[in-house]
Amino acid sequence: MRRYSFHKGHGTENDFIILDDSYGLHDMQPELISHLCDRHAGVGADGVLRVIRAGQIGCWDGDPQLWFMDYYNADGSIAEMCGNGLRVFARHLINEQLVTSGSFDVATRAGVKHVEIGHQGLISVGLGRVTLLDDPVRVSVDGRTWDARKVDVGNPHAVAFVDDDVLDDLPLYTAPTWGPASAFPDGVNVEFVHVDGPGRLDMRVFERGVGETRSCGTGVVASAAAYRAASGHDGTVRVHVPGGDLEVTFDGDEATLTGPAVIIGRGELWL
Ligand SMILES: N[C@@H](CCC[C@H](N)C(=O)O)C(=O)O
Repeated sequence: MRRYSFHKGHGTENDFIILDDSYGLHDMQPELISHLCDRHAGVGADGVLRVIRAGQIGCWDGDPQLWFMDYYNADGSIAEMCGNGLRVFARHLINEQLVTSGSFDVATRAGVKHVEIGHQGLISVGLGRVTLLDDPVRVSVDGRTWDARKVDVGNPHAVAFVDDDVLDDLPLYTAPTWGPASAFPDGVNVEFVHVDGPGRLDMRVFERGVGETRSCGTGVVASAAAYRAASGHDGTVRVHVPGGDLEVTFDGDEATLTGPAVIIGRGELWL
């Protein structure tokens, strides 16, 4: 029998299992990840964050001493970036005294990201450049179709603006489809957004590799960027999601995401 020590945390209720593995001893097979994330037979989570030194990651050619956020979706697939996961990862590094200040860099598959610990338990993460693409994309749920904006936040997003009553009623227990299929050959995270007022959005999301989640940090950033481009709004964008509230600020095309990150406990899993 193998024992896995883990911590569990969440950022606006987007929840993660955290595995400490400085020396890269865990074999991160999709079966292990999906078992850990199973809400009935495992611990349950939207994803797994492995804490490993960047130097242990084969393709990493930057500073080997940085902590690397090795992120996996609940189905075992790998994603380039996770905005809520990065804040939870940062909170874990602080709690476990794996960093010595409240301002530090984390290595990710989408490059090095900067973290700043703020007031009242909030954490800001610089997610870098957000790219809005012009290719026409449509997303469909339950026989209804909307135009969507294609956005790259390191990982792929399609953002559709919908009416208030539509947002509440969308049956996101079924996966949205998109067209053309070639727009997202590796799958996509789909955000449905209602504009509540200037700089205020309400969002639901269906995440690639997971399903509907209560929040998605990169999805919030993608939605804020699409809203900014469509409206000309120039200032902080506040986004309400089922799991809480997040803020996005921009410096040119570079986005910073700010929100809470909580570690709820730790445990041991036997396999
Ligand atoms: N929940 C995350 C996004 C996680 C990755 C995503 N499901 C993908 O496959 O790209 C976030 O907070 O950004």
